Amino acid sequence: MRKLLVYMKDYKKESFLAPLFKLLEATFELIVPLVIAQIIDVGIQTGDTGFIISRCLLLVGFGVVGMVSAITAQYFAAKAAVGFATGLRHSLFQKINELSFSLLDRVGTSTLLTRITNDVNQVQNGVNLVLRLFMRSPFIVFGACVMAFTIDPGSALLFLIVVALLSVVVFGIMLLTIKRYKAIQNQLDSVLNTTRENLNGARVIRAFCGEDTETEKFIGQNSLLSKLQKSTGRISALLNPVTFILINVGIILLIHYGAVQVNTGILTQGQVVALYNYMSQILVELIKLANLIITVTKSFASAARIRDVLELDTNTVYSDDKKIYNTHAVEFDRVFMHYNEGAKDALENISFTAEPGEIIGVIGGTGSGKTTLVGLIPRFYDASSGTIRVDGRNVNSYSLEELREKVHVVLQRAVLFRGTLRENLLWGKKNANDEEMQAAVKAAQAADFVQSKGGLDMKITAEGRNLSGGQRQRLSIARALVGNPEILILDDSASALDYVTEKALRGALSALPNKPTVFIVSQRTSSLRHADKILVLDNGALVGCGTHDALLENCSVYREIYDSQFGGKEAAAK
Ligand SMILES: Nc1ncnc2c1ncn2[C@@H]1O[C@H](COP(=O)(O)OP(=O)(O)OP(=O)(O)O)[C@@H](O)[C@H]1O
Repeated sequence: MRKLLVYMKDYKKESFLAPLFKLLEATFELIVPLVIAQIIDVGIQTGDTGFIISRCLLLVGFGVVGMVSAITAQYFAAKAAVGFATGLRHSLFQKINELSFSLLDRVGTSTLLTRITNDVNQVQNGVNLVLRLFMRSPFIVFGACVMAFTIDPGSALLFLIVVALLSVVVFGIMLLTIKRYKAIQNQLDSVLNTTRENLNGARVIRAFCGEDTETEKFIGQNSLLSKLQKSTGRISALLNPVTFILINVGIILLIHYGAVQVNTGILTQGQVVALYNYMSQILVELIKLANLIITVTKSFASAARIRDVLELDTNTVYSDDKKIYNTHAVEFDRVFMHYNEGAKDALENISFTAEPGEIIGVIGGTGSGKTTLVGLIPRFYDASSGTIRVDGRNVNSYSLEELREKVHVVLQRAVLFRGTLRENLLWGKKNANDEEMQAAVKAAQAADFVQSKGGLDMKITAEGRNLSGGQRQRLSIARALVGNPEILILDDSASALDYVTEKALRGALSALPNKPTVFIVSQRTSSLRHADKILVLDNGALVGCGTHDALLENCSVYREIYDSQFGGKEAAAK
């Protein structure tokens, strides 16, 4: 939590004024029992109505000042807590955007969602409550003990014993629940994860009639969450009854002790009423304090989860070596890659070069490492060893922004954002004009359907659900083309296109005026047969590199793929 306090730095004034006004309110509250004692001992006993009225007016005045102080404190506390949470959410969002693909894989998106919403709200509540009660409640408890001492030192001893017992209960319960709150938040992540998967895969689940299995899975996760919440709730629920019992026992003892003192003439009736009032104030404040501690406990658990994300090491490994070693557009030099420590290599000892303007095909069975290989060029993941160079320079020596301006990628799954087509295309180049966007749409073979749907202003719904798979793919390609990248990577991103459109797309790519180096990942030999070079992957190893004809001659894996698609006959769509 301490590390998160930097987000309070713009709210120093509010963080000071909120507790201050609460203390002001508390001070008046502590004086009230003394005034009541005076009304009883002086006003009522002597029958002085004027005195009683003047003291009652004084009490009304205290009430008004106390109320204004409380409202002012609430205003400052809310301002500081909301501002604090806004800053925290902003930093968290920025951090999430900086996370590398491997960190995103490791942490998981559902938990990030819970942390930026639920956890931040929890911390906001904690800050608000702390600013209002953290000083006030102990001040009243302490103040009431002191006041009791000034009235009668003997009764003050009783106060101290009650406060000590109450503190043991409150802190004991706090210690018992703190770990459980963390477990609850983690289980909430799991419930969210299941819900998210269910929503993302809604169509598949229905197609396979998997609703019952999914519901069962959800019920399992949800009942675990409710079990955890119930067991924690049971412990927290002890708090109020136990504190009430202790305080009421204290009050009974106090009244008994007070009655004896009044009889012997040591205390007045008004003083006993004042002592009773102080004991009641202690009860109210300790319950508030206990609730504050529960909220703060939850906030601490949430703060730790937020801090864990903020402290993730997103520092990308940069190399100082900006030397240009050669003129290749892309060079892989003995590259190895594994996703997790100890996991099998997804790529093993890959070396090849791609020249500027060349079309490079990447082929291989499923899971052979095609996506992994092309993902290393824009540094979605980093190689475990070996060197990758773009324009002759180590990719690690570019800033990610610089590198991703050069290298544009069309991913396997075409993702579009809700908005207009124009807004989507601007992702490719922030200041692209209509002409550039139209040219990209045309090259991506999307001009016809875009025209019929309203041109660049056509509406795109969330995830591009109002478009067909092939249309989404073509618009994703258009988005990548808008920025005139030097290197364009199409990761199986033309798979939903018919042969004629795919052929036209290949033609348009070769005719692009800036002649980018294009990597085409595909399962179809027909899509790659005109490539300048084809890389053949098998189980993470590069088992062939050459033209279609050369590979047919000397690469058995390539020939197998080709034969499986054309049965050995030359039937490819030329
Ligand atoms: N994010 C990831 N975390 C861990 N392992 C991964 C991850 N992505 C891929 N892998 C593993 O790396 C290997 C290569 O996967 P990759 O996606 O590169 O294959 P691919 O040839 O593109 O497959 P496909 O044609 O099916 O898309 C596979 O064994 C896969 O299980």
